[in-house]
Amino acid sequence: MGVGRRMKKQGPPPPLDESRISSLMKRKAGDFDDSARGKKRKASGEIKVPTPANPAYNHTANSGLKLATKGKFANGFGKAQKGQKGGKGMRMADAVMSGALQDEDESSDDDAADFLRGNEKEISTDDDAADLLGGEEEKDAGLLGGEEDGMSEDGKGLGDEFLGSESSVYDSDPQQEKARFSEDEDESDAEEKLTAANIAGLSRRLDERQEEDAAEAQLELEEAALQTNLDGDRPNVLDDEDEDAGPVSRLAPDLQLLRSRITDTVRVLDDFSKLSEPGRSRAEYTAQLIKDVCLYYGYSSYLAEKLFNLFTPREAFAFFEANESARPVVIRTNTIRTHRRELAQSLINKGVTLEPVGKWSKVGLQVFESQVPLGATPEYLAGQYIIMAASSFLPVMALAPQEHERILDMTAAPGGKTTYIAALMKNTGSIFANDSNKNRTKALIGNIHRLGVKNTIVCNHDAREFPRVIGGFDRVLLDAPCSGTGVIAKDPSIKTNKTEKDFMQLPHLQKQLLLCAIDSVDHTSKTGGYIIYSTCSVSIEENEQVVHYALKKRPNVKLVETGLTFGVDGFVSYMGKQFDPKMKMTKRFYPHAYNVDGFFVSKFKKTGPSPNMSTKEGVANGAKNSDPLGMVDRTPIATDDEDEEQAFGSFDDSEDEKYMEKARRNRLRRKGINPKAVNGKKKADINAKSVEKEETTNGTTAVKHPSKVATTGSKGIKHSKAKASTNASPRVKAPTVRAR
Ligand SMILES: C[S@@+](CC[C@H](N)C(=O)[O-])C[C@H]1O[C@@H](n2cnc3c(N)ncnc32)[C@H](O)[C@@H]1O
Repeated sequence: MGVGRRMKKQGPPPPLDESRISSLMKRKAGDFDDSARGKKRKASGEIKVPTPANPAYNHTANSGLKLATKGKFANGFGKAQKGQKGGKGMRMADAVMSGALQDEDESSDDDAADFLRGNEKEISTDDDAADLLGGEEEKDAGLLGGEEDGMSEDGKGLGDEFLGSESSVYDSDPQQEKARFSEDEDESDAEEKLTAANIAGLSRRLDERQEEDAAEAQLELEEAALQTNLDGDRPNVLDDEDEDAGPVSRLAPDLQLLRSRITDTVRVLDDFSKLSEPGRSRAEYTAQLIKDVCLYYGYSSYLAEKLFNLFTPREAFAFFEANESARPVVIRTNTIRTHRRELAQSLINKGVTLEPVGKWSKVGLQVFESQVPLGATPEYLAGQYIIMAASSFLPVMALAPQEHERILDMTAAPGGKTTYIAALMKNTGSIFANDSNKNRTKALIGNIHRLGVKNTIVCNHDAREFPRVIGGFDRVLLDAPCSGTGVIAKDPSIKTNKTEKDFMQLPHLQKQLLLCAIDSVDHTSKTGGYIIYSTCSVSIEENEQVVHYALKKRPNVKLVETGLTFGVDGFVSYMGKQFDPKMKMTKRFYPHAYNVDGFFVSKFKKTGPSPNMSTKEGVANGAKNSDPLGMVDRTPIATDDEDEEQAFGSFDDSEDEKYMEKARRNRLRRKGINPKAVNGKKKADINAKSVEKEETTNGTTAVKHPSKVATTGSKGIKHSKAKASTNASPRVKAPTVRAR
């Protein structure tokens, strides 16, 4: 691809281009396990019937349906409309086989052929995508860890399955395809030779068949119109109360009907006064729609409703749809090792089709097609790039690290963002890359080495121990553990496994982490004083509500512009709850809007010192570092507005304490420590500390415990783990102090 083409594509931030990647990546979420079977199905002509118990198969049906709504082939029977063959009997298996031949026979540019080709591509995508991304071993070693953002709170990598499956299961031998298609053909037709004697008879037969096909197509169109209410009447989408009818009442839901009811309900909600049935409320339609969404896409009703409430019905539908297809494959050029132009050129030489992701990034390349696995090229092994979701660039771009600064990446593994920060700092200054999951720090270390990062120290603490571990940073990135509702396309299990409890526990952890992030920043930093809080979730509880909480608890920070050139503004109000008016400076990214993973990015500037650490260790490591002049922090700390929090209904301090305590006990058990013994010790410590406290006014006490993990960067720096970590509550208690 020439430069000219690349220049043309650049402009205002467009959504990442999926059109050319469809043959590689476009496939239904939930098909992961089914990908190889998809290929086998193709080979054998077998077709799986969708059942509610097996939603994976539903997606195959969805594919056809999705195309159907695009206009040309209502209900997926386009070929019949074209009067060629098929009719209602035209099924996926036929489509696949026919599609295979059409691919071979480039001469046809007929719409039906496009449709069929499209279907075949959808079926083949997983394998292709796996090929594109590379081998299993590296996946295990975490070397493909650029897919970091599908990281949910339990430390489970969401990117793993995205990075490949049994890529060699299907050999798409075109000869076989042709042979198989021949079996499908009418043999008598194929064998009968055209002669002067039989030409009239053959031509008559052909005419008759065309008439039959046309009649069949007409019938189908009529049926389709009935099903989709295309005539513009008020759609009858609500179940009659006493009637056990509708797509959902059957054992196996009729996906086609279900989908048309979803689109109809969206249409009604869009223009309620005109299209709703008399006497029916908006709430009834909404309830019906959410019910249908759960059934069709496989969400729990809890999550479907939560996500639905973020958008207008039409946008919600687009969001749910976008979650059914994978985002484009993107790589980030590692500018420590190479330049984007050089990297692009060498990959193009290896048969990779790529383009810059857009004007908004100078280092991203979107990969459309590749003859080689991207996780195993010499360029990859030489650390010239990392496979990384486009949205993962954004928090780092907002952080805007400067050369020679001191930066903390609080939750860093597997290191897509850490290594990007290092590249932007040109390997100068220092980065503390922390993660509480020791296993994941191995992938982090792997990436750091592969990408030639030399300014980073890896540590393994619960990030809530900062700034007691060390503080005084110019900038802090908190890419928080989250529910992953922005990356459902990567991990469809999120549709059902996130519960109300998650949306209470996670925000609690995120709030604690954010306060620690703020307290770890040096507000007097000449170049920085910034904190980035980001998640790959779209829920309000994990984003605006966390930011709102931090603003209340730390009046010494304010929201500032992220500097990102696109994204939707954060919510300033939501369901009656008012947030800080500056919340619009935070940015939301949606799969349906930009074809990137769902993401949230906010940026704070620290304007004054954080509260004094109440522990001796805190003073020694945190307050001392963040306040080089040794000043005692006098920032007034707001108290919890219980009522306000309750009104929003998701943060109950006392209830959270229970979970916190349980988590603390589990953490200790995992470390092989008996929580009861620690509790006993804790009591003794508290007594000892109260004596100590009276003795110590200016904490200079040395830290007693050695670091748990201290992988050194170029400078071989070792850091200590504060004793307080196991003994004290991880929560940074913020005492109310008065302004000076
Ligand atoms: C979204 S992922 C981070 C991805 C990473 N920033 C990247 O770009 O590669 C969240 C990470 O937080 C870590 N984590 C979860 N709870 C933590 C805690 N209390 N302290 C430190 N790290 C934590 C998880 O192990 C996980 O690696």
